[in-house]
Amino acid sequence: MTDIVTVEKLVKRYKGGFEALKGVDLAIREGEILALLGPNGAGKTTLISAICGITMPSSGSVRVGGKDVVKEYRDTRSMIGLVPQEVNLELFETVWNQVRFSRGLFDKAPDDAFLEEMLKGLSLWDKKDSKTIELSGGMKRRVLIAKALSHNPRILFLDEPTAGVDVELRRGMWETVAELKRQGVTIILTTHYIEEAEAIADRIGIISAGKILLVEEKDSLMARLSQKELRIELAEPLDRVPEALADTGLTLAEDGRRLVYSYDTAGGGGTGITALLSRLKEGGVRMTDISTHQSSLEEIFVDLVEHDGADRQETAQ
Ligand SMILES: Nc1ncnc2c1ncn2[C@@H]1O[C@H](COP(=O)(O)OP(=O)(O)OP(=O)(O)O)[C@@H](O)[C@H]1O
Repeated sequence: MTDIVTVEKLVKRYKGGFEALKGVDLAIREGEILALLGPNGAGKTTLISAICGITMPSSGSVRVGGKDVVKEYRDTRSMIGLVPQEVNLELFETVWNQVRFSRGLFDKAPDDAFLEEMLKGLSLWDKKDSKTIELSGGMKRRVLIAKALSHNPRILFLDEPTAGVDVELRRGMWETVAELKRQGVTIILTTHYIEEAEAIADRIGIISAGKILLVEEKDSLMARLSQKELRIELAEPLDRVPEALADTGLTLAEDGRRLVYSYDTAGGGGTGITALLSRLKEGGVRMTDISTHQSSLEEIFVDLVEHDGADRQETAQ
């Protein structure tokens, strides 16, 4: 798969010296849906703005479709559609006029047949003569997408597409995004909702304090999440895992009061729990409680962001 966007060593320092991006490297693959997850102030909007050529990088480079976003701004910008967070529509203008006008902003010749197809794809065709003010919230969001797609870009950025939107509308939005992907559009979305990234992304990127902490295939991230732990609380503490149980992969917690057994829930095979419990009984290991634990994407996220924060504090000292 070819990369459609390449970000290298990107640094963005705002006036006053604040570094919002601290040397970001990122390759976005043509045709994928990439979800960028990150806490408030992580640098998501700054990164998107730099790729769209709205924010000047302090150093580093960004290439879109092989072209430089600073030197070849007009070419790169016309390959990109940007859906902002806020609904910034002309309330008394019709849907049709708005998308036609947006296309004109990119110096593209009028193409009503293309716009008709695009509006049909977004289920907005029957609303083309309605004024924005007459539309529902979900329709308004789709008009924002229609405006961003009016010049037929290859890449679409969606900044928090479902912030403050109800569950039904959110699902509708996910279907729209999936349909755009089928049409070959590369999609990058920022989100605070981990379940949104889980639902629609091919890859998930995590950004915190101006750094990309991870970019990984969603499926492999999810496979990591199918790992579960069985935690066995012991009646009497142990110094080490008993010799007879060494082959089980059990580990002993630091205080010696808990044995931990990791197993995989994916694939439908046995977990080995029943056999393990009878061997513990045979080995005379007495337990007071057992529980299971599964890490979530949320935990991985919090863990990564917190570790990064701790590392930063250490370096600052
Ligand atoms: N024009 C600016 N001047 C100075 N600092 C800025 C400017 N724009 C953003 N910042 C700072 O850069 C950091 C990153 O901001 P950015 O908007 O990129 O974060 P974000 O990840 O999009 O956050 P959110 O999820 O809240 O939208 C923040 O600390 C912000 O205060």
